[in-house]
Amino acid sequence: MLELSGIESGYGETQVLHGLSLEAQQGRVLAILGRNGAGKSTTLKTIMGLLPLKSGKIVFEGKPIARQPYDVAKSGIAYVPETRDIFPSLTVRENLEIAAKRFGGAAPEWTMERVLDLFPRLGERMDNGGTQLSGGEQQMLAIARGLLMNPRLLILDEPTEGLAPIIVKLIHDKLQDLKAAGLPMIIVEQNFGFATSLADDVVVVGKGQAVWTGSAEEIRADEAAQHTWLGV
Ligand SMILES: Nc1ncnc2c1ncn2[C@@H]1O[C@H](COP(=O)(O)OP(=O)(O)OP(=O)(O)O)[C@@H](O)[C@H]1O
Repeated sequence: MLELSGIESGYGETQVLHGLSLEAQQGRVLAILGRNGAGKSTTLKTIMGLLPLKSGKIVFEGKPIARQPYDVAKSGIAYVPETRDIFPSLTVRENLEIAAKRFGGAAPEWTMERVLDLFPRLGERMDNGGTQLSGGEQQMLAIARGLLMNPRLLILDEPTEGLAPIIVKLIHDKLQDLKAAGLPMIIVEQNFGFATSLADDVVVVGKGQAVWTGSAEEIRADEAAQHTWLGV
C-alpha cells in the first residue's frame, strides 16, 4: 500500500538516504530496523513530507504521495514521531479533540470513546496538561491522537523509547490489538524483540539503503544477519 523506490533525501547539503526502497503491505506490520544513524527516522520524515524528496518515488495506495505534511496526513497516514509532539499547554482532552475535529469526518471509525476504550488510562487524565503526563501516558496520547485521524496506515517512530518495561509491554499489547483489527503499521524500533514480535515484515536500513528484507520470523532465526546489520 506504500512503496518507496530509490529515494534520496537528507538535511540540506547532507544526504542521508541513498536510493532506499521498501514496501509496506495492506493489513501487515512492517518494522524498519537498523543501527543508530542509519536513516530510519529520516525515512519516516521523508514519507511524511517533513523532508524534501530529492529523488525517487513514494506511492501510497497507487498514487504519488502528497508532499506537504498536512496533505499526507489527510491522505490517510498518521505519524507518531519520536518526540511524540503533544501540545504541552493543552489538556489531554484538548489534544484529542484537535485531531478528532481536523480529521474526524462525518462517520469516523475512531471516536473519542473508542480511543479511551483502548487507553482507559487517558480517560483518567482528561483534564491534565500535557506536561503532567508520564512518558508512557504521553506515548498513549500520541498514539490515540494518531488514531483519531482515522488513518489507513499508522507510522510510529521508536514508540518504546525511554519507557519502563511494564509500559513497553502495555504499548506492545495495544499495538497488537490494532494489528488484529487490521490496521497496517510501519514501526521504527531499536527494541529488536518488541519490533519482531509485532511485525510481519522487516527491512533493515544501513547507511541510507535497505540492506536486508525479509519476514520477522526469518530475521529472528538469522543470527548472522542480526549481528551484521544490527549488532545484536
Ligand atoms: N536535523 C538534522 N540535521 C542534520 N543531520 C541530521 C539531522 N537529523 C539526523 N541527521 C543525521 O542523519 C543521519 C540519519 O539519522 P536518523 O535520525 O534518520 O537515524 P536513525 O536510523 O533514525 O537512528 P536513531 O536511532 O539514532 O534515530 C545521522 O547521521 C544523523 O546524524
